[in-house]
Amino acid sequence: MHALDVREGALVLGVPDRFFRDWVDDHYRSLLEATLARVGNGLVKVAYEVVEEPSGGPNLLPAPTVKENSARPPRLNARFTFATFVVSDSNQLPAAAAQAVSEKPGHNYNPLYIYGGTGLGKTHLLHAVGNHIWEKDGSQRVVYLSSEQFTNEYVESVREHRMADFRRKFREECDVLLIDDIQFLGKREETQKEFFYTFNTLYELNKAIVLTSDTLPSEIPGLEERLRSRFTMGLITDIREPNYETRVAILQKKAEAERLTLPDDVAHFIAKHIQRNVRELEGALVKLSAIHSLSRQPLTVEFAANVLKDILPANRVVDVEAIQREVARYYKVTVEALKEDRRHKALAHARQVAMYLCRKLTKSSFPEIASRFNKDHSTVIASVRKVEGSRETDPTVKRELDDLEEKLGV
Ligand SMILES: Nc1ncnc2c1ncn2[C@@H]1O[C@H](COP(=O)(O)OP(=O)(O)OP(=O)(O)O)[C@@H](O)[C@H]1O
Repeated sequence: MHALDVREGALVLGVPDRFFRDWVDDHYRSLLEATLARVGNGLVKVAYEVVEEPSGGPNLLPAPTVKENSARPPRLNARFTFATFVVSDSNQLPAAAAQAVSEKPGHNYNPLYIYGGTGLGKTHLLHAVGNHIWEKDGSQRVVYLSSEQFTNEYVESVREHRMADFRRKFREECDVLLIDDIQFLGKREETQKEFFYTFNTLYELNKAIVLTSDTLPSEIPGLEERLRSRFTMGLITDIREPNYETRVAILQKKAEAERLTLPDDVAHFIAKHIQRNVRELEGALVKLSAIHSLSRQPLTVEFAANVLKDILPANRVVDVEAIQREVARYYKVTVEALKEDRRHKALAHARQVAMYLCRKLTKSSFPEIASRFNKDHSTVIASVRKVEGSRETDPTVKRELDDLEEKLGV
């Protein structure tokens, strides 16, 4: 649904057809109105208007090719498909591998193990595999769940003496097993045992297994050796932070799906300021889109800066502390070490860079900076000059400074 208009005190929602309208009205009217009462600036009612889907336009409803009698497997989100996933250098390999698995489940890369930081698209790819397989062949039994849900189901089955059902579900009635956040299995000894047998059974039957995690199998604390080695039998691939162009592309794709006309300069503005996490990028867009359609203010960079001021990292003030924190993280040293008197070469370089950035990006004077690094002000002046010079002549230093400034959002 999309917010279309405000008429006679009601928020008008665009819906694709009458059936959809009735269903939403039956199930969600009270939730919608309660929410409006909280955030709707005086609006309390909802109204609906049926709007035609433009042909070939984005379709956020379950794919129409799906046979009516075969329901989408539980927990699979229809929005997370390969079509809505933006592929770039940072995720090209996991995306290609996931696609290969969904073309020939159980034969290509079994198991496929995708790991990486938070909000970078691991869950999205996992759902995309499940959706693709099921849309192609509704008879494929796709089981998707997180390792915590697997643990809970296991514990419940033991408690209720239903282990036979549990084993049937995961070993006999499963063609594709998709497990999110497998790292949580590390802490569960009993569940690991059960998972080990599940894994072996499915593997021997050539059933596809795809796992996601925040880290490599070798770095999951408490994971049994035999599982660790099994996780490495197929393909292990990581998903990294998206670069600038990818962030812009993701924003444009999401905006298109929301039928939001997102001006290029606004997309660039958001991509410049939100760098680490696609989930945050999406959150920013949703917020912008909601306030834009409710307030009807034009979508400009100023509007975006204002609406997003609380969540844009750039608007966290760039002060000496923020610079010390970011520089320490970048060079993998501690903030304390930056302020100490140690002359270790790598540390000295990090310290000089931090002083340079403090001088360039804050209003602090040389003596003020000196006191924050426990140095005298002539040392700060010399450091700043040195880094200024290296920025001109040494491409490595230039790249480091560019990276750091980007991370600080300037
Ligand atoms: N390359 C991409 N293209 C389109 N959307 C993406 C992409 N990467 C991530 N997203 C979106 O970002 C959001 C977060 O992604 P997802 O939930 O898959 O992250 P995750 O890696 O599983 O994170 P976590 O480890 O925190 O669970 C989702 O809405 C997803 O659709």
